[in-house]
Amino acid sequence: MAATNDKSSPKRNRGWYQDDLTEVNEPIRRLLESYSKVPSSDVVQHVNSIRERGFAANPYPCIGLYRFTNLTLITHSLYDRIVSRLMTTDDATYLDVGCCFGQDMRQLVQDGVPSARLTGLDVAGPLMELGYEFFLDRETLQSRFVVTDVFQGPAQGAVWTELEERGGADVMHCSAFFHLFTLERQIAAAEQLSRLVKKGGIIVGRQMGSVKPGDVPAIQDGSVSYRHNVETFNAMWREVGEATSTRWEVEGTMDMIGINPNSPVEDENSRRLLFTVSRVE
Ligand SMILES: C[S@@+](CC[C@H](N)C(=O)[O-])C[C@H]1O[C@@H](n2cnc3c(N)ncnc32)[C@H](O)[C@@H]1O
Repeated sequence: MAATNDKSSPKRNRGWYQDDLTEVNEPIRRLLESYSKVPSSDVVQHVNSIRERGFAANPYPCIGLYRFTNLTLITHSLYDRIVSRLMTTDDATYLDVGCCFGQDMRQLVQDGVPSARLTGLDVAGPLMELGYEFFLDRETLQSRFVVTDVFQGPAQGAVWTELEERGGADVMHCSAFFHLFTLERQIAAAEQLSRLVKKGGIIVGRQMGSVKPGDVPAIQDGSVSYRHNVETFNAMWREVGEATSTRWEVEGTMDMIGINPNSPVEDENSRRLLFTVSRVE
């Protein structure tokens, strides 16, 4: 799907480019004001400008519909424990898969986590680059960003194998990622990602779930992606465990927070799936 800068072009989007925001709410407003020092009066314009440039680089619904402004890692029930683990364990590491602008990483830094312990991973380098302009921290942030395709895994050489060092990450964040793909591709991605989490580590995140798990139309014409409920997500990780000689425990909840059944990417079955996948073997 080609993005164009002509706002009136029907090709620009398929319904997931909403009008410019006129308000930016907490907690991203607070993060932009306190971490990035964006003046309060400039926040709306700043967010609209980053959305514009991000959508031109990569026209995902999460960008066009401003979903990136909803910080959700901080709403996870383990958030405080994650912050504490990353702050107090010297060699603790965090890997954000499909990090986009790296917004959740900046929240962790704002909450006291040393930025050098955080790594962002995304196949789209321009989005991670734009993250520096979003958060105005190119000179100060010590986090690493790696341009990597999860599906290619170790075939990409050092850029991937370095992520496996020390047995993988303590905490992996994986939000709005698996739901982009078919179930078969989700399993393939999870098998690759399972190499990047250490024993005792966790994967946390949120994604679009459904009370009727199954395929829904995806953003590429004619393609589908799979939406889970907690049971199917658990079954997926059982299969991943068997294929990779690892073992995972899944906890999850589904709710309606942030769900708009009338939006172009949701329907009456859609739910927000919040999960924790713990590596126990
Ligand atoms: C829907 S966005 C979610 C961004 C962010 N995690 C959030 O919750 O707002 C999905 C992200 O996954 C990235 N992505 C898609 N396919 C990927 C792949 N094969 N390997 C790595 N990243 C990928 C996209 O570039 C995009 O930034």
